[in-house]
Order: sequence, then C-alpha cells, then structure tokens
Amino acid sequence: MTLALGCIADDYTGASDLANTLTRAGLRTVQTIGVPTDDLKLPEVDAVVVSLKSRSIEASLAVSRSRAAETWLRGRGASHVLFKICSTFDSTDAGNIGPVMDALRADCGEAVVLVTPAFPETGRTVYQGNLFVGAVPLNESPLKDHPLNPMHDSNLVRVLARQSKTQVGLVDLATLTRGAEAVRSLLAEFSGKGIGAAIIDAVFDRDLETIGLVAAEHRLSVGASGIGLGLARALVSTGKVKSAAAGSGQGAAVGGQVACLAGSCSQATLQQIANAERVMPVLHLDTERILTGANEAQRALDWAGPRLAQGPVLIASSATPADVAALQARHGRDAAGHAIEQTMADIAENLVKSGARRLIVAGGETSGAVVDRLKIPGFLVGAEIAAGVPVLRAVAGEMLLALKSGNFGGPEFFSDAMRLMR
Ligand SMILES: Nc1ncnc2c1ncn2[C@@H]1O[C@H](COP(=O)(O)OP(=O)(O)O)[C@@H](O)[C@H]1O
Ligand SMILES: O=C(O)[C@H](O)C(=O)COP(=O)(O)O
Repeated sequence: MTLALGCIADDYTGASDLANTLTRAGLRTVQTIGVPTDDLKLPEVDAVVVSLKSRSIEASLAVSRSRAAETWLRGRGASHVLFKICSTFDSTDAGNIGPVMDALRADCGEAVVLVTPAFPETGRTVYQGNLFVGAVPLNESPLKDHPLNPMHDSNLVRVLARQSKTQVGLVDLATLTRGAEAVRSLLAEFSGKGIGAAIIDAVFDRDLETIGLVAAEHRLSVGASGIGLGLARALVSTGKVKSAAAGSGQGAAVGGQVACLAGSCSQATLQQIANAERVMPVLHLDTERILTGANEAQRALDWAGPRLAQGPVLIASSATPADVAALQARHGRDAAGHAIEQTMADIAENLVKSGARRLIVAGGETSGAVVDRLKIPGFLVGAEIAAGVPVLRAVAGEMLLALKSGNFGGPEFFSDAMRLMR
C-alpha cells in the first residue's frame, strides 16, 4: 500500500466526516479505528484516516498517540499528513491542537504548517483569522457551551498561539485570493522570521482549491474537512491520484434492528432529538442516576427491548447547556462526560448482543466510546446522509453505523439516516 494522503483525526465523527469528504472528492479512502494491527486486511486505497479519541484527553497522551499514527502512515508512503481537527477548533488552552501540531511538525521538519478549520459547505469560514459558525463568531455560537471544550475566543491566531510553542502567523483572505504564488511567498517570509504555523483564511469553496494546492507541497497540515477537500482536489488535479467513483462502502443490506444513541448536547442534536420524538420512541436518560451509581444502562435496555422489535428507538443523554452545567457542577466536567460515554457504550454493546446491526450515534466522544466498546477496527465509506456524515460499513462484522458530528445533519437527521441504512 502506498498512500497519497495520511490523516490523523482527533475524534471519530471528525474522522468519518473527513473520510466522507475525501471519498466524494475521488480518493479511495478507509477509516481505521486507531493504528491498524498488521492482520487487519485493508483494501487498496489512496487515503487512510486514522481515528483517535484524542481531542479531550491529556495533551501528552494525544501527542504520543498521534505520533504513532503518523509513523504508521508515513511508513505506508504518505508524503503528506493532515491532522484533522474540529471545524469549530474544539480545544482548550492546554491543547490538544497546539501540542500535537508542534510534535508532528518537529517529526517531519515542516517549515510552516498551514492551519484552517474552514469548511464552507457546513458554514465554517475564517476571515482575518476569526472563525465564524454560520453568521456568528465562534465565541457567540453554541460552541461557547460545549460540555468539554467551550470556545470563548474566535481569533484562531490567539487560540493556537496559547496552545503551541510555535509562532503563529496569518495568511489573510486578500493574500489567498491573489493565488497560490502569493501564499507561497508569504509562507517563505514567515519561515524566514521563524514563524512555523499559519492560520489561513477561507470563506468560499474555491478558496480551498488554492489552500489545497499549496498544502499538498508541504509535509503536514492541520484543519477540518475543508483543507481535506482542497488536498484531495489538488492530488486529483495534479494527477497524483486517479479520481475513483465512491462506492467501497455500498453493499448488501445488513438488516437487523436500528438504534439511535445521542450523547451530543449541541443545539443541532437537541433539535434533531425533538423532531425524532414524532416518529420513534425516545428515552431520555437520567444522568444524575448515572453519576450516582444507578444502573441507568439496564433501565434503558429494559425499555428498548420490547420496542426494538417494533422499530427504531432513540436513547439520549443530551441536555440543555443549563442542565449540563448543573450536572458538571455537582460531579465535575470530566467525570460526568466519561460516565455518560461509558453508559452509552454499555447500552450499545448490549443492543448489538440483542440483535441491533444498525447504529446511529450523535457526538464525537460518544461515538468513540461506542465504537471502541464494539471493537470495530475500521469502516468503509457509504452513501452521504448529510454534509460531513456518511453511512459507514464496518470492515469486520455485518454492521452499518452513522457517526454524526454534534453540529451536523439536518432537522430530520435520524430519519434521513435510517432511510439510507438498510
Ligand atoms: N446531560 C449531560 N450532561 C453533561 N454531559 C453530558 C450530557 N450528555 C452527554 N454529555 C457528555 O458531553 C460530551 C459530548 O461530547 P460529544 O459526544 O463529542 O458531542 P459533540 O459531538 O456535540 O461534541 C460527552 O463527554 C458526553 O458524555
Ligand atoms: O466539525 C467537524 O469538523 C467534525 O465533524 C468534527 O470534528 C465533529 O466533532 P464533534 O465532537 O462530533 O462535534
């Protein structure tokens, strides 16, 4: 296997989002869970997206796991590695975007790392280094209330500089619109000044083409699916990759019961759950019971059993920012997050034991806990349900999953997903 592109994603929904983007841009892509073991049979692909659950763990662990993934990818020919982060730059001043970028940059000797979370297709744009989510700056968006990585500063040059040992510059939109040569010149200037990373503006889809052309000449970049799209387009347009029709994840129906699990507390997911209540039974978990040791997973399984025989169900821990904050005040942010993720994993494991073969999971950390517990080693990419959310076919075992980024998907996402997951 000689890879054209290696990717390291800091959460599983983000990995799935990127694998979808690369596939639709013509790259044969597989998403692995962690660094693949040697006995995992992978198809011939142009790109591998290694999923890590490293966005909200201790920075040194995130660094070591990312470096192991980088070694595996470079060992299979990847001349460029994309460190895939959230399109809303989910991180804290402790990391992990900065520390991981610094380590990967040192490993490959990259002069200047291009960094952008822009993904215009999903309303993520960057202007003068400031990240916008739709029409509002990041720090005024629902991401200010994220349970684990609340974002309070929209200026990514400042945000990254607080996390990184690398000096951070800005490639502004005016430079970008002058084309690849103007970007190259500015990056050369940065390198001469010891600036080792640059946030690059992007507002329109076409901006990604310029970014991809320049990024593909480097060994490392950091960003969301937008820069991934730019890289994929550059690899195809320069002839390094022959564009392939999407399709590896399409295939025979798997059948079996369908279950939806929501751990995301994003505004989009809360709305999607509310809409799902009109079409399927929904159980709202009692998170206080989870944190005080009651077996809420068993209660959920007792509730779901008879209903699954009739059709899909949705089990959610999701709550409003006020309720999330209250639970965290009583039990601690990390303790609450971990306990609820593990309860979701308990539920998923037993639903699969009882016959579920199609799982729709909302939330990146939640997806990580569920997929790790199910010991799924990787996924092939199927049909796109919504921007950034594909149907995933497990490479081992007859299962279909959808791992929905918290903020992605339309109002009827759960119904939309079930229509495509047969
Ligand atoms: N009711 C709740 N109160 C507090 N934390 C919660 C609640 N429900 C879920 N969580 C936690 O919030 C975090 C959601 O993160 P994640 O699954 O990545 O969603 P998103 O994709 O929206 O970021 C997880 O750690 C999850 O366990
Ligand atoms: O928004 C993105 O770029 C990705 O889809 C992602 O990283 C989502 O993370 P989340 O935790 O599921 O919101």
